[in-house]
Amino acid sequence: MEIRQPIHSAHARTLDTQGLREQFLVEQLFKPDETTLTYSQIDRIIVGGIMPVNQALSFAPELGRHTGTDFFLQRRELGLINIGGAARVKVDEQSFEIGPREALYIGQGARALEFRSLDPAQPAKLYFNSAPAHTAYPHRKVTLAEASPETLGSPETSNRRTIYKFLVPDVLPTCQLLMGMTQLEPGSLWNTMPCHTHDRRMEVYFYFDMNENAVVFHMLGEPSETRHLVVRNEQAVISPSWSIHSGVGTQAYTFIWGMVGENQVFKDMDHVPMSALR
Ligand SMILES: O=C(O)C(=O)C[C@H](O)C(=O)CO
Ligand SMILES: [Zn+2]
Repeated sequence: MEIRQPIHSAHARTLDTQGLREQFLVEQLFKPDETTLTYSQIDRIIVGGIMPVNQALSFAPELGRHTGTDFFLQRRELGLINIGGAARVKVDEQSFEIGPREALYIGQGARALEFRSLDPAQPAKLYFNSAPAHTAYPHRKVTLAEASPETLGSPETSNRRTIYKFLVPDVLPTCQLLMGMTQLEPGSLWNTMPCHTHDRRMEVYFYFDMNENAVVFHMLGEPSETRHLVVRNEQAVISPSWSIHSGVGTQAYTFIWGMVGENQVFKDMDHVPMSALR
């Protein structure tokens, strides 16, 4: 498991391209028949990918070394969204079939986890976020139809997109984790512009649905000190509370956002006037 320390905005301002990438970019989430994990000390979110192909995967008991617990979810909750082929996920004695673009919430205390692909020719790709949790809410699958969609933006401003909110209080209870997926319409390139910060929550964006030559220029930094990262397919960006998080692609793309922190109010954002951007 890779550990990332928190970063102060004054330090981030001084970084060059490589330094910014080392702090904020998670370059490889999916490896066949492996589980990847990146532990950010910002609100202690863990970001990762599970890609079972020819074998079932689970969380190794050694992970307890990093969490200081007997098993991975002893004091954590986990949300995943499947961006690959159909998966079977066993959570203790319960079993869930998670199709493409479906989500699963796994509550605190789940011990035995098993992830497998239904068809190795179309492997599942389970992108997940995990956060510290204080109580055990029920495990639950959430379909795209249940994910309270909200369409916003316009073709004129090149930001027409639909936000699917999978793990939010209107859909199900979680301790702190919020997760959803934003899909841009063909021809739209911008997400989250006008942009915002949220001093009370951190956020991670995971970009996908991109071909190998496509990139997203992801904007980060304080509104008055913006920087960018060149992000490719299936890469994630960690966004501290003080940072904007917005992107423009060379073509349409989809991304999964996950947030943890002080509250679960999706609209609790500090909106940045366009005139304040530098
Ligand atoms: O396209 C968007 O706008 C988003 O998806 C915004 C994210 O959901 C977000 O940043 C929530 O705080
Ligand atoms: Zn945000």
